[in-house]
Amino acid sequence: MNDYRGKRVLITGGTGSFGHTVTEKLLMRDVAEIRILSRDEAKQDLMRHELPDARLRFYVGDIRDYLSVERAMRDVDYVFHAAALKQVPSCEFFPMEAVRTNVQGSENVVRAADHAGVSSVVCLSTDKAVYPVNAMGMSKAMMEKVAQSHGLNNPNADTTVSCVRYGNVMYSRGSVIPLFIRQLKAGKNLTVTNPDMTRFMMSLADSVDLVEFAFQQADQGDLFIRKAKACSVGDLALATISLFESNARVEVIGTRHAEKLSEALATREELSRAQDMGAYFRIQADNRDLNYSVYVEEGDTAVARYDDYDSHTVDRMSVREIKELLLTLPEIHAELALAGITAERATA
Ligand SMILES: O=c1ccn([C@@H]2O[C@H](COP(=O)(O)OP(=O)(O)O[C@H]3O[C@H](CO)[C@@H](O)[C@H](O)[C@H]3O)[C@@H](O)[C@H]2O)c(=O)[nH]1
Repeated sequence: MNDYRGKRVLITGGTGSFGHTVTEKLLMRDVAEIRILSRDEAKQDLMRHELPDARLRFYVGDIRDYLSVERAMRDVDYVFHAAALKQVPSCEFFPMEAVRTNVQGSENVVRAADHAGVSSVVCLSTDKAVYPVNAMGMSKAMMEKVAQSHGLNNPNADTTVSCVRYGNVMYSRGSVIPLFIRQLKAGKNLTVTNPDMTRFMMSLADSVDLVEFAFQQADQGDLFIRKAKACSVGDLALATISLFESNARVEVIGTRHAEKLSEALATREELSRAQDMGAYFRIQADNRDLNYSVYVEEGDTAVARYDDYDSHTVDRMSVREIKELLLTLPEIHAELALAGITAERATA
């Protein structure tokens, strides 16, 4: 079992919301040092003031630049690799930028970790990497392949590299829930792309738990997902309207650039070789070798018995359940308090 006591942890892209939450959590334990590697010195300065602790150190650098990764990696024990280009539209317009950061940058992280003798690297991916339709998802799918190829090519490597896939992180920056709340506060109607579109919803706390679970359980090349419930965007809008006691209506605006009607956290092929671990699935890397006659002659009959783990087919939350889930978020409580609504009234 891994432990943080006396260990050095590097978080790439560590000034984001994941980095913040995981840093706060680790500082409460006996970690020796947390390094944040990121590009934006202003965000680093903000974080330095928010979390004044001598164990927190900041490295300005870009994962695209191998030397800056190598410098931050020296004597590190564990890596959480969160640095990425994550916005769907910007990756559509600049796909090679997504390749440089999400694919080549991830290769730099894995290579530098291997070079530095890091014991475990967890790479953060997304459901948009499954059957990807946009450049962001495609580049994340390639990141997963880069992560898994480390073990395929180095079966005896000391550095364990694993991945986790997120669904939508509720209330994350630029996402739909804070947008809906802003619209409600401004007295506007809610802009819904397609009421029947579905998404897996997870809290930031769930996503940090998923990374920690992966970190504790990972064998070489594993990919972990957290079981999650899904909801339709129409119901999410209704739940938000009801929580904030608003008279706003839903205005259907149509599907945006490069988005899917539903997302899958895992394919049926992956599920056919997955281990059910209660709240999580472990999906082992496909470790078959590069022997193409076997590839052509042997198949896997188990695959036919599985369905994709898709937001259209898993348990769908009712409006009431979505409200309950929203009320587990501290940010929603803060927003309700600002709107003069008590949590008791919102739960009634
Ligand atoms: O005005 C809006 C904006 C969005 N949506 C819908 O709300 C859902 C969620 O949208 P959003 O919060 O923008 O998330 P996604 O586009 O699904 O992508 C988010 O979730 C991914 C994980 O799956 C991350 O990787 C991305 O960075 C992040 O933007 C989608 O069905 C949208 O169509 C609306 O109905 N109205």
